[in-house]
Amino acid sequence: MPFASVKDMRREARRRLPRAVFDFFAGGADDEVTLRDNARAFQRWALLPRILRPCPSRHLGVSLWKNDAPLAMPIVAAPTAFHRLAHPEGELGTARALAQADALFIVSMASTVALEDIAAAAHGAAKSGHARLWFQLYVQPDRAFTARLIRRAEAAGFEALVITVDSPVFGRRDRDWRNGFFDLPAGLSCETLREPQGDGQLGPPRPIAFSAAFSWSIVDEVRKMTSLPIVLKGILHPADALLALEHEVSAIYISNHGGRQLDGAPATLDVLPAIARVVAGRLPILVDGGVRRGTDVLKALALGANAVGVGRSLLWGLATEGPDGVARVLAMLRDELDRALAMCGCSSLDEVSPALVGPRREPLK
Ligand SMILES: Cc1cc2nc3c(=O)[nH]c(=O)nc-3n(C[C@H](O)[C@H](O)[C@H](O)COP(=O)(O)O)c2cc1C
Ligand SMILES: O=C(O)C(=O)c1ccccc1
Repeated sequence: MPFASVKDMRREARRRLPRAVFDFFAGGADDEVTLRDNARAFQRWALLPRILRPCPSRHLGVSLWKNDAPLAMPIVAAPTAFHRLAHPEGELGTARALAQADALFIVSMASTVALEDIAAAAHGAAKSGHARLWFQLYVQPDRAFTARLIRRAEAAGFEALVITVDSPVFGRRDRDWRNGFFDLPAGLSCETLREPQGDGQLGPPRPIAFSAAFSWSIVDEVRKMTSLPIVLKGILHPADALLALEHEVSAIYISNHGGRQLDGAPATLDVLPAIARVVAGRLPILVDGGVRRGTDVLKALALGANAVGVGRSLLWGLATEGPDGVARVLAMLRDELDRALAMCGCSSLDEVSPALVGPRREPLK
């Protein structure tokens, strides 16, 4: 069956995956209002194309930081846990597909393959021999453990740390409760969280602790542990974007965790304009949540994002066709973005501005 869109891939993933696994990937917190709102928010904006502007080829590259090698496209893999639930190759398959497309992979701390093995697969698959990798971290109350994880990520060639700050407690997902899905099945584990013991053998994975005791001081603490750029993931309030600036992070990552944490939190696209206004170009802005089409990416860029994260859409590709499916979803989104740029008369992302979007009126019923 040919796949025309991410929606088609999702349908196929649903058919293939065990119910509890599909629900774990697809689901959100509580009533899933935020989950649905993320995707719907894109439909409340219209694209306002400009005509007769020559753009025979479109350049999708984007530079987040001065002196940093540009990303090949503004579409990046948001960190998601447990890829081996989707496909036996797990994060190794994801890493290869993303590296071949020269796309950034933000690797979740809750990966089912160890970060060193993911990095080796990614660097091996990258045409340049150097894949683009960031490491997502839940800061752990055990700071020595946190520091060891950061050391390992640095040693493996990860280029930034993404600290997820929207999870002082873990969200409650009704689907997982109904399905009794609270942990990985036997045979799978969070491989990055295993450490060598006295006998040199790897110990069991350490459980991830979520802490509601953290304050902004964890950002300063982590900065003392590493010279890697720090990205704060899970910002929704403009006041927090300003605090992030004060704490000298390197980028702001707007996210409501794909609607999996606080149900009732706003759609990320809806908070993007206000955050872009206060940040005023001083920091790059990433945003994720509900991206299913290249036109969604274009709308987010027009409203002030520098890059857009994609979580579930890539998981549907992985579940359906393994690494080829990840490559397929990425190519779909990239082609859709390219086509939308052409139809809007933009030859590069520099030409994308708020003038390209306006509110869409709902049809009269
Ligand atoms: C199955 C799943 C697992 C996730 N695991 C993590 C994680 O380990 N760390 C993290 O910061 N965010 C995690 N997220 C949130 C994503 O990074 C991202 O914010 C969200 O998926 C974006 O929404 P989208 O799926 O609609 O693209 C997870 C999301 C999903 C769907
Ligand atoms: O499910 C999630 O959203 C998530 O962030 C997570 C984190 C750690 C382990 C499993 C899932």
